[in-house]
Amino acid sequence: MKLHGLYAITDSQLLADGKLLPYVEAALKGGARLLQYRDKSSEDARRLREAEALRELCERYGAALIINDDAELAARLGVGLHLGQSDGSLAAARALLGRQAIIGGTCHAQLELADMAANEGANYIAFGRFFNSTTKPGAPAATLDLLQAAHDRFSLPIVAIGGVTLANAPQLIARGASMVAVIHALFSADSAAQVEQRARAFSALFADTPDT
Ligand SMILES: Cc1ncc(COP(=O)(O)OP(=O)(O)O)c(N)n1
Ligand SMILES: Cc1nc(C(=O)O)sc1CCOP(=O)(O)O
Ligand SMILES: [Mg+2]
Repeated sequence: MKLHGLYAITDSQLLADGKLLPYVEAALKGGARLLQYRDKSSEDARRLREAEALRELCERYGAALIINDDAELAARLGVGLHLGQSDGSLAAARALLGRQAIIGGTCHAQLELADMAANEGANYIAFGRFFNSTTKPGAPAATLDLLQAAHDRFSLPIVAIGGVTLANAPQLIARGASMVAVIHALFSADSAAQVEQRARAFSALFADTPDT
């Protein structure tokens, strides 16, 4: 799987009231290549049920499911994992999930964290936040120059996250982002049809960019 294009991330508030599956399906129809299940609750039974349903949707659309934070859930489902700096060892997650699993790591605005993630076997490195984020306003800020420096230094795919919109994503792609990870600008929509339209527009931004 090429790590290139739109990376959709779920949000428990925006996708409440029965929106999780229809809105995610719309994002996948619109071309999202990775889907991260990000649910910070400790309702394990619901999390398992939802993650299983998302895995089925991702399989249907040829996308990959990534679980946020929870290596055990990723292992149970046989899917990918995203780990932040306080979420446990990436190397241990690699040992648990195996060579085929897609594992990504948060690197904030620090190339040194990306060095470590790369050494521990990450498949992608994520930097952010690049713009004001409604979802996570307190995340440390990253700059476009940092993104360019990461692109010059690493051959791993780079994910840009934080306040990404259709208007600002082109700057990130021009500076080397292989994927843009989006919550609010994708899922804060009035309908599934609007999500699909937004996802198509994000995906189209990658149409003429190299997918290596
Ligand atoms: C693609 C991507 N990049 C960064 C993050 C942030 O991870 P983390 O710092 O662990 O914060 P939480 O998402 O767990 O609140 C991410 N989830 N996905
Ligand atoms: C989950 C997350 N992590 C970030 C980081 O910078 O590490 S920013 C962020 C939220 C992304 O949501 P939105 O697209 O709504 O800004
Ligand atoms: Mg985390």
